Amino acid sequence: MLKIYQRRFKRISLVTCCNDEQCQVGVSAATNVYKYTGFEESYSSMNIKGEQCAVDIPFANNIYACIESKQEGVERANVLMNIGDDPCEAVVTSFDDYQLALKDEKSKNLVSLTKEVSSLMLSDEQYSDSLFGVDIFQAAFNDDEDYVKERDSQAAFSDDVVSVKTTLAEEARSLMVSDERCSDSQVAFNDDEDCVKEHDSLAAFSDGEESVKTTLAEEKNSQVDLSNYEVFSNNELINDCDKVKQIINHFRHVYNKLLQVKSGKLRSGLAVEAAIILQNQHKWIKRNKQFGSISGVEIGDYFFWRAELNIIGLHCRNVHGIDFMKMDGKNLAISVVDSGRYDNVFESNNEEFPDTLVYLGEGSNPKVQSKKSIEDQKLKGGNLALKNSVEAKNPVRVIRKIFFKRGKVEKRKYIYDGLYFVDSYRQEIASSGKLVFKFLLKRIPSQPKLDWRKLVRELDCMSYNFEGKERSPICVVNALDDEKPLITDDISQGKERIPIRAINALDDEKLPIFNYVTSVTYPESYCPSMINDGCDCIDGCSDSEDCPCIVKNGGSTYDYEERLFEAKPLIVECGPSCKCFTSCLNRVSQRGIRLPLEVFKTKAKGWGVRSRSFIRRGCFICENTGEILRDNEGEQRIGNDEYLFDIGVSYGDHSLRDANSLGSFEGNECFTIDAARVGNVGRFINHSCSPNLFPQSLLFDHDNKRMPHIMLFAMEDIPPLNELTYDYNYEKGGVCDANGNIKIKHCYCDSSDCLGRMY
Ligand SMILES: C[S@@+](CC[C@H](N)C(=O)[O-])C[C@H]1O[C@@H](n2cnc3c(N)ncnc32)[C@H](O)[C@@H]1O
Repeated sequence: MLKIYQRRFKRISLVTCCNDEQCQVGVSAATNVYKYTGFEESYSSMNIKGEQCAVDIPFANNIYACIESKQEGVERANVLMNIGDDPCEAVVTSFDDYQLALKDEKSKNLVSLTKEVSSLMLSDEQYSDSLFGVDIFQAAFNDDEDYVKERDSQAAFSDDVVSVKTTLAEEARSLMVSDERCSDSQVAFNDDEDCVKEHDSLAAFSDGEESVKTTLAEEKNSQVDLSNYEVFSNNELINDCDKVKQIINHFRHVYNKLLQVKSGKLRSGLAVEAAIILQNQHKWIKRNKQFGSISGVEIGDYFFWRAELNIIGLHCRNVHGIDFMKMDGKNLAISVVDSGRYDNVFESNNEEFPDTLVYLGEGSNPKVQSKKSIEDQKLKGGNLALKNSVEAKNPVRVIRKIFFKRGKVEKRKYIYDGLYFVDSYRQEIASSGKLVFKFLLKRIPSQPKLDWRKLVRELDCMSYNFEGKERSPICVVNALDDEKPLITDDISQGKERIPIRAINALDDEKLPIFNYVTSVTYPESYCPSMINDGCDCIDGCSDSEDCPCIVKNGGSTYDYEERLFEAKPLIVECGPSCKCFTSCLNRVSQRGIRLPLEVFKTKAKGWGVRSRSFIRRGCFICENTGEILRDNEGEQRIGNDEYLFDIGVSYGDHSLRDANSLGSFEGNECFTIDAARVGNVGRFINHSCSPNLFPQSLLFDHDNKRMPHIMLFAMEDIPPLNELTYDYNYEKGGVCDANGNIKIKHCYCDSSDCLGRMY
């Protein structure tokens, strides 16, 4: 396997002390590398050819390494290290190749080194780890008979399935190499028992949202047999970022399905149920508890549910705010969730970049409803782990939950804030009169800064409704990328609620000139008549039996996250003549664009569109605006037909013509939208034979079915920066030029289903 992954090449070097000499060492000679993390200096001890050596690596943040001998004479090394700010990963099979890889500083696009090098993955975007995890994991798993016995007995394992049960794999990742595997597991088991007892009172939990069901999930989790776990070991390395996104997509898909069938149930309960389903499908990311950042998760990434943190191994405890693991006989904190349930305080000299967190210990929280009387917090469990981390100075992941309101509904997100270390702790008497622990966590410098102000600003500006009150759940992944060659920061020039920027990283071409409009324009001669009757609802049109508009659709069209349940031949939204508020759930598409869309130059298709945030299946993207033309007028625009959209053509598997009971057919003409002269961001959305959007015909202000609004919705979950496309649905051989000759247009959508022709 000769694949070499590289995002941005950075110099890596492993400087060690061998026989008192400072030298560069090929780690292929080592059989074990134990990790010790410091902030300015890291000391690793490794066995080199059977001898225990101290390795002194100044300025390294983290060194993870594990070596396994495959066969005599051939050594194999897997190294993950952070030297300075550069997280690197390498898997090599010989010292020479390793050296070669390290020296190849000039290479900007490594493809392969030698046949012996299985892979080198270097990334400062932390897109690494899959190969690292897999190779070592498998080897460790197979190697250790004790572990298999322990696993069979099941008795020893009761913590989160991806943590204690994978103790051995943890070792393999060199986060912990210990002969105390069994006792570690046992300790975790005991801890969890405590948790279950405490759970009843809820007092012990720093984040009790998923409460009882969560405990059930934990219990179920503990019964999952690790041997069935999916191993991502194909040669086509999926980078960890994609792996995380895939799993989260899958989780949300399952969650949405549950939401559809169990609408009365608490949504947090559904999230836990979805997580259990994924677990039973062995879809959780096979990840061990570990210190430091989690590959595939970047600072600023956000999650909707606590269960999502568990699934990807960012924070492995479902309820507790403090997660920890054993290291050299002591539990050390590995991640904390600031859930807003405790009086945690983020402080900073610079409010834009909070860099300290005063985190309250767990237990006895008067803010959480408790049947138990409030007691002094105890120095055990997570509290003890945080205290131990003061000395160890190990990195602790911090995940912050932010709250915002949408209408009357409080929404929340978990945002990964990066690595902190625990600086100190103190005990204080809280307002309850009881002793609490306060831990001071400081953000490790040199990490990308999370611009909270910008984040909140973006949240705000994207989430106002027409009245400036309502907010919607939206958040930008990796919001901080100011280096892109910006053409304009808002192609709509303020006409959309959220700016739509345009970038061109390929050449000097500027955007074509057109008149930006947020709604379709009708020529006076055939302007459709407005609807003059509507619903009288005052409850947000959520009751599908009472709202005549919802009844027309055969039931609710959107879920409470404002996502379309499914495509329909025609959807009727509440409109200007309805008495409901503009925030009503049946007006989603009229609220305009709320995703941070970006027009960008593609390699072969001219301009295209993508989103900087994750898009969930069923989300509204934008309307396809432009001039409404009669079909024959559209035909006369041959030669300038790049932006024509024929209304009423069957796009995807639903046809407007099926929507017999809705709206009226005024006249017998067909219409086309032409976005050449006037249009919106939708005019830049390209065709694909495997699209991720679909056009939905929709009425709200008039009821002429011949010219419904064409609204684009997400067909699937779409990761940030993936191009947005829909199927133009051209008939091959069905497009002619002015002389009646069949025109052929090549398709460059690159999908495996592509026939090579758009028409
Ligand atoms: C509605 S425009 C889309 C935006 C366009 N790319 C631009 O630069 O303005 C449609 C035109 O984009 C190009 N296009 C869209 N999808 C394409 C594809 N899959 N392959 C090749 N060209 C495509 C074709 O020139 C098509 O006529």
